[in-house]
Amino acid sequence: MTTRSAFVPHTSAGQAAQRRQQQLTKPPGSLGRLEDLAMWLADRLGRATPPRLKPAIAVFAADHGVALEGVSAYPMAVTGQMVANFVAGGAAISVLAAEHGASLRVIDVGVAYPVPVPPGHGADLTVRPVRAGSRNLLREAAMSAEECRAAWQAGADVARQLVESGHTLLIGGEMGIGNTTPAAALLCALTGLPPEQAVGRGTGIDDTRHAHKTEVVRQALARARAAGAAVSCDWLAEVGGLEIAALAGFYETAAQCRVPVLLDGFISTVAALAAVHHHPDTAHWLLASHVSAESGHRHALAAMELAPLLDLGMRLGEASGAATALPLLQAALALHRGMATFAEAGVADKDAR
Ligand SMILES: O=C(O)c1ccc[n+]([C@@H]2O[C@H](COP(=O)([O-])O)[C@@H](O)[C@H]2O)c1
Ligand SMILES: Cc1cc2nc[nH]c2cc1C
Repeated sequence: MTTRSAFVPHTSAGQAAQRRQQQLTKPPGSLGRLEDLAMWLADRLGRATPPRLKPAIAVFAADHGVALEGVSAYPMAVTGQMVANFVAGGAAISVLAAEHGASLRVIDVGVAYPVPVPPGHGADLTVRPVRAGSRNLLREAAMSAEECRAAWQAGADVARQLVESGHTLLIGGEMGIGNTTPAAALLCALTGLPPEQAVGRGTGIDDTRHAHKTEVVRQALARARAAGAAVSCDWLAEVGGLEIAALAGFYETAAQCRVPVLLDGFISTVAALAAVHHHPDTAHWLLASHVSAESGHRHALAAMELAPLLDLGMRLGEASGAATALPLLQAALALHRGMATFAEAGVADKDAR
């Protein structure tokens, strides 16, 4: 099967990158999506042959009142415990960030049971809680409009700081027991998808819990609709979560700073969809790393016409899918930068006689 390029240049750097790809010593299209990736990155970075990416990962953590409805396989206390694990270096994202040369920052925007972290540990922890977990979205708005704005701003500030410190690719991740429930509800609200298609198994719930979770999402949507939710920001406050709002602000600001973003899994992608609803140009800066095993993820990606690079059955979150795909981006750029052209290598091009 041949891979047809879907790349459309928006800048002169993108056009130059497209010309260079045609001159490299390979049959056109033979590096498949790696070619499109290199051209896309060159276009967004404004450089015909961009240098190695300087990636930053920011993982936003918060708890969810709705976790008390029995929608997750794990207790709420795990959110704070995992934040400590991120910082101590023992989590999947700690390992992947170190392995692939990405900086790692963890931001507590609303962990209900924080675990003290001894100073001098690995990853950088910022404690900026808006409140100790969102409210139970089944019964009331998860956040007030003011709390939602504060969480959004926390994410926006982190993105700006990471851009100002010279990072050229931003990756957002999340940690929050119960957060596939608000993500599913928000996806339904923003796309009209029925709850049965948006609700998945999260951390690994059984059939009974899955049916209950679907009903929780259905009732939460009805409650928020009756409360007058209309535009995307209303829905985010009604059925979203603190780390989801922070991620939306993070993505919107990355785009405003003209820095590309590599998306992670289901919850992160729904947060990106909220950012796109708020500011449609954000979509122009997003790349999809993988499609998660969480069933709603492919619908969230489709809503933004994003095609994932990987399909590995991952469903961990915490930016792990994006960190796994990161070497593909570095490989695409290394090939684009380092390969010889037909003229340089003295190799006969197609149709040369
Ligand atoms: O990224 C994903 O696609 C993904 C899919 C399922 C679960 N998760 C992670 O698992 C937690 C949410 O799952 P749950 O069952 O507690 O709603 C949260 O910490 C997420 O990072 C993440
Ligand atoms: C252990 C654990 C690690 C996680 N990382 C992201 N979400 C998670 C959920 C659980 C339960």
